[in-house]
Amino acid sequence: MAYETELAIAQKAVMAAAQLCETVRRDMVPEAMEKQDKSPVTVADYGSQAIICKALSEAFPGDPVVGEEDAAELKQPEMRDRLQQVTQFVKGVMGTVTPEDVTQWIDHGNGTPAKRFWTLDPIDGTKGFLRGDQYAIALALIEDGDLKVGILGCPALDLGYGSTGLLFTAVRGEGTYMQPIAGGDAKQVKVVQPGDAERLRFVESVEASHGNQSEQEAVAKAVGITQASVRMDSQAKYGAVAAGEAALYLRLPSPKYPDYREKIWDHAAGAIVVEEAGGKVTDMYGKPLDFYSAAKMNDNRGVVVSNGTIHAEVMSALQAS
Ligand SMILES: Nc1ncnc2c1ncn2[C@@H]1O[C@H](COP(=O)(O)OS(=O)(=O)O)[C@@H](OP(=O)(O)O)[C@H]1O
Ligand SMILES: [Mg+2]
Ligand SMILES: [Mg+2]
Ligand SMILES: [Mg+2]
Repeated sequence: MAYETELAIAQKAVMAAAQLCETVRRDMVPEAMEKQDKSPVTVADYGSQAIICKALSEAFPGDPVVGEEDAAELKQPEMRDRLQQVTQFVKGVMGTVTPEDVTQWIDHGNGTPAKRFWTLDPIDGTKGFLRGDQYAIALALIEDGDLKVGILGCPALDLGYGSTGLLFTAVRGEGTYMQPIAGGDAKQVKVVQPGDAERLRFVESVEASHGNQSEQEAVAKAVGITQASVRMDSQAKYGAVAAGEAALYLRLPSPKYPDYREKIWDHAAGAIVVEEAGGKVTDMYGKPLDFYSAAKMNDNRGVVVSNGTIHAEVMSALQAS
């Protein structure tokens, strides 16, 4: 098996981060702090990034990590109490740590793309996390311009498998596996097979401003999907497609933010999880997503994730609209 060590270390780190996130949701009503771009961040986003970056920096000191968060704001004197809070939660999972350790680990995620690097979203779907809905912890390894390993932890996802909290893992060429996030047997998953009318569903974001819901509905209809969309926060949507619970995930550019560019950490782990389950991931023009040039996918617009068999049809519907 390829990337055995990478997968083992990354999976353990994501599981530990998931434990921290669920502890935060259980022990307090997480408050949103506002970042400079006005988007929310919580103590759990910071704690999750600290735990995962620590593990990666120790196991693979030469690998940069391109993470969503950095500790600049947390290091401000007026944020002392917040930093103390983050440190307490990290301690709860890992034992003795100092606030300086925590900010240093978080800032390990300030790397830039290289020949080999990781990309991390410590909490994807922070708004979902705050609402008590879906969120994901998303980590992927990119090497020589391609996704090689993806770990997608979805602590609140169920999909009717009997245990809440699912972990998806994928290694290039070796399939996608799903297991309870608390630990347990992994089983291989596959995307929706042609003819499975019941699972011919589509998923999209909860936040209307992260996509174009009316256009997404029109495209889904055009390819024969008659059921209403299932709205779900975070890359848990990729998990739903990989596990064959939905055939399509549409994320078309929001008319409100025409200049928005998708970030690699919002899609990398999900993309390899879906591809290795037999699905296809491109932008709205059918171009492969560029996970290796920069943190922002400057040359891609929108994201289309499918079971593969309906992808060409979706592209035609998009062209026509
Ligand atoms: N305008 C716009 N268009 C597209 N995407 C955007 C936009 N603004 C923000 N974001 C990113 O959306 C990430 C969350 O996406 P979701 O699919 O989980 O959305 S939702 O939570 O269901 O609403 C969210 O990731 P997190 O910050 O990790 O939560 C953002 O990176
Ligand atoms: Mg965010
Ligand atoms: Mg995100
Ligand atoms: Mg995030």
